[in-house]
Amino acid sequence: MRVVTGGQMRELDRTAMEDYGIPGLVLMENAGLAVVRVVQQVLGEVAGKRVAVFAGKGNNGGDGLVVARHLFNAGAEVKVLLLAKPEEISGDAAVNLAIWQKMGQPVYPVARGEDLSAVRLFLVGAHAVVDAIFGTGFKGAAREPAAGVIEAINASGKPVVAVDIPSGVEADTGQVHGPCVRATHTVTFALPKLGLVQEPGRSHVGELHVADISIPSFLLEEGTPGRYLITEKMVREWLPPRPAWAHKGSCGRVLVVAGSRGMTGAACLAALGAARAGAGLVTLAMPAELQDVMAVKLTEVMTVGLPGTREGTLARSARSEILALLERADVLAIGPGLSRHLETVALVRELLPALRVPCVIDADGLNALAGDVQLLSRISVPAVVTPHEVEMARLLGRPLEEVRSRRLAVAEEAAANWGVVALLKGAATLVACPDGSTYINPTGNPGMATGGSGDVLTGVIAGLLAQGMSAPRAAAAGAYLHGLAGDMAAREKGMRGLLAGDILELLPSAIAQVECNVMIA
Ligand SMILES: NC(=O)C1=CN([C@@H]2O[C@H](COP(=O)(O)OP(=O)(O)OC[C@H]3O[C@@H](n4cnc5c(N)ncnc54)[C@H](O)[C@@H]3O)[C@@H](O)[C@H]2O)[C@@H](O)CC1
Ligand SMILES: [K+]
Repeated sequence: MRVVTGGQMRELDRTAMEDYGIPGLVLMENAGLAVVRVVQQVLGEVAGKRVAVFAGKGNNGGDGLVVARHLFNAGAEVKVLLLAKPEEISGDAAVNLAIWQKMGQPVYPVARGEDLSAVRLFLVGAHAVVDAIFGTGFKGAAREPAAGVIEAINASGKPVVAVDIPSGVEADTGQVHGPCVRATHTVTFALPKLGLVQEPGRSHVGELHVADISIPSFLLEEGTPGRYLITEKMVREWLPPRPAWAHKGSCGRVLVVAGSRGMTGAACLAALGAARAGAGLVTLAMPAELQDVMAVKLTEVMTVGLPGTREGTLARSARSEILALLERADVLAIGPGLSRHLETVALVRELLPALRVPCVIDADGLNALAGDVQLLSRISVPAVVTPHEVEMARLLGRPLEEVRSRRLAVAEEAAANWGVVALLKGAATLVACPDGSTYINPTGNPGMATGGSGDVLTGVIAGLLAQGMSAPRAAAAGAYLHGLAGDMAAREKGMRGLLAGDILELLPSAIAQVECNVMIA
């Protein structure tokens, strides 16, 4: 599903109105009605229920006045609290304010510096709150009186249905610079806004509903390459069918180059991630001294010992053997647990430009490139890099804070500059592609912030690549399935004690859920 900025949404609204003649009031009416449906879901029968509608001075407030009217007509007891003087309201919002007033209904203006005890009293008696204070026109931090009102709404503990976007979230970035409504439900119009699917905005959204407001559907699909929220349906369509005649050789062969003394687990998890994602054959290549241990740990994965350093890491001289092994592989996954040994760094740097199969580069594979990241643009095959924020900052030689606060821009620049798929891990993992498309992952939970979780992801992406998926789709589907498996694991075991091995265990169930268990083409 496409995700847009506030500016792109305004442009879509404008096109619907000017080029297709759909009146703004119709869009606003549809928006309000969509919110009413969710309020009805929350409250059940609305007749006799008390609803507090907080309306700002822009069109978001106009939507709120539509909501108020329909809830009133359905028998609810509605209080409209206006965070502006009535004469400040203009355009379609003013039309809806006038209708409300002609219906004999009062508005309660809330002015700056006003004692908010009356507002708190309304909230105590309310069954639900509608937040129509700010929408896509909001920037920065909420000023008074909105700031105090937002805090009062959050303190009320009542169900809050946010109109378009929780007030206080910036639509384009998801940044929250001051008080911000914590909604239980958000009804966004036509398409999700970027701020709703990125942190910290995402944590304020509650259950997200995307509502049709009668903008012509084909306008919503345009604009490729664009930004997309990864959905289960997308992943289902992307996963290659497994025909009845499939055999292990036809399902893709992955070579995982990983591990060093003391870091055998990372290598195992990556190899098993590839196997669990459905690769037909997985081979793990590591320093020879580790092979016996690995062979005991791994049953379904083949192991190969390579020349090692005295410190138990891969030696530079392993290059030719790895290239020979790659003659019989469809994909390379490199990096987990390799260490930052200088010889191993040299091996990675010399290997990458020689690759002839698609690759996934993670962890120490990426650390090896710090200081020489342009090496990535010399890779002539499709490549996926999977840094977390610290690794991304190291690769770019930029402050971590910058990566954190500009995740989307950083990932998109990296993909464009390096010509690889840049998957930036973290809450709402981003998959930025060299063609300018970006996929945003909705699955996953904080329990997955545990050692080895990223190694599993590397393996999953490699496993999907090996089955013939393109690099962008393998990375996006990999992030989605990995997160879904993590969500399933968290449901079983809770978040705190979740281990990477639990994600591995639930990957088959996650894939089966997405495929609706339809495995045979
Ligand atoms: N035709 C359209 O454009 C449609 C717009 N719709 C609604 O309209 C909304 C966008 O409307 P607007 O562009 O009027 O914007 P908003 O309704 O988001 O209002 C922004 C108002 O808040 C003020 N503001 C911005 N930052 C502030 C801050 N930090 N502190 C205090 N005040 C601040 C602005 O000066 C402006 O008056 C959408 O989110 C959606 O809810 C829908 O009705 C559908 C149709
Ligand atoms: K809002």
